[in-house]
Amino acid sequence: MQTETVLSVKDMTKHFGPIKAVNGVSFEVKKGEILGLIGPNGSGKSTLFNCILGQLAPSSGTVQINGKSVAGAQAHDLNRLGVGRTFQQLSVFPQMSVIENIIMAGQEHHGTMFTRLFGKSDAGLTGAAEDMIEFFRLGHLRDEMAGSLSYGQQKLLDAAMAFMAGPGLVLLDEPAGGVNLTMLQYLKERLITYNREHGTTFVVIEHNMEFVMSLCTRIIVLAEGEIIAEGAPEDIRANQNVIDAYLGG
Ligand SMILES: Nc1ncnc2c1ncn2[C@@H]1O[C@H](COP(=O)(O)OP(=O)(O)OP(=O)(O)O)[C@@H](O)[C@H]1O
Repeated sequence: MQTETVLSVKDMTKHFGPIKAVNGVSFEVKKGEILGLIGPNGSGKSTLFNCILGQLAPSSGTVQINGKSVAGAQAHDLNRLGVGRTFQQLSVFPQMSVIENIIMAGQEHHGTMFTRLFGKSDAGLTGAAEDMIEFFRLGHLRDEMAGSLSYGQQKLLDAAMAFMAGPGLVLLDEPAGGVNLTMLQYLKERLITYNREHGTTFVVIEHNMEFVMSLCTRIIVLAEGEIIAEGAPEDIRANQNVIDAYLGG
């Protein structure tokens, strides 16, 4: 039986004037994979993410999610298709409690004008939010203001919020950035558990090599907007092109 393709990117190109930020990138991600997207600074990772997620219009190329073209789709359209994302910069609301942040994220994903006007004020999401809090073991912080949490705890909250879409696909932009070692282990363990329990597909941009190598099932390496290597973490570690790209970067 063939494994379903969740994300398919074909010939993606994004030029900023003379800068070829992404230059003819094609790849597929199968259901349940944890794909790492790595590369030196300025290699095009964020630009590629933003083209996939409809935050930047590509110069050319196509993106399909679950076999459907998402050309011209905006972030909220992708949410409705079950695509979640986290940002390099945290996107929690500091003046709202942990549970309120998670409910709010769920409303963004599931809410319609009708349910917002006439449905329950929590859109029936409190139960799911409690489950998500439990999963990320944030229960003791449930009613704390998000702004009072440690940076690592806010990163966990950010992930919990992205998962409220019940997404089939989550794009994580530097989830390990600025997170201490203990919290990092914990975050990785939770992501792997979520992946195994729900079959969720992840695409992860990450600079922390240890984290990405132990989290991902496959890695794609970008340099100067092009894919220079693709394979299992142990092969990527030993790949001379990759070593050269990092040393030269
Ligand atoms: N809005 C923009 N206008 C002009 N050039 C841009 C723009 N965004 C990105 N670039 C350029 O495109 C190239 C790729 O940048 P991008 O941010 O995608 O790389 P990255 O791999 O995500 O880098 P980092 O790891 O530092 O986040 C760089 O040369 C960058 O300067």
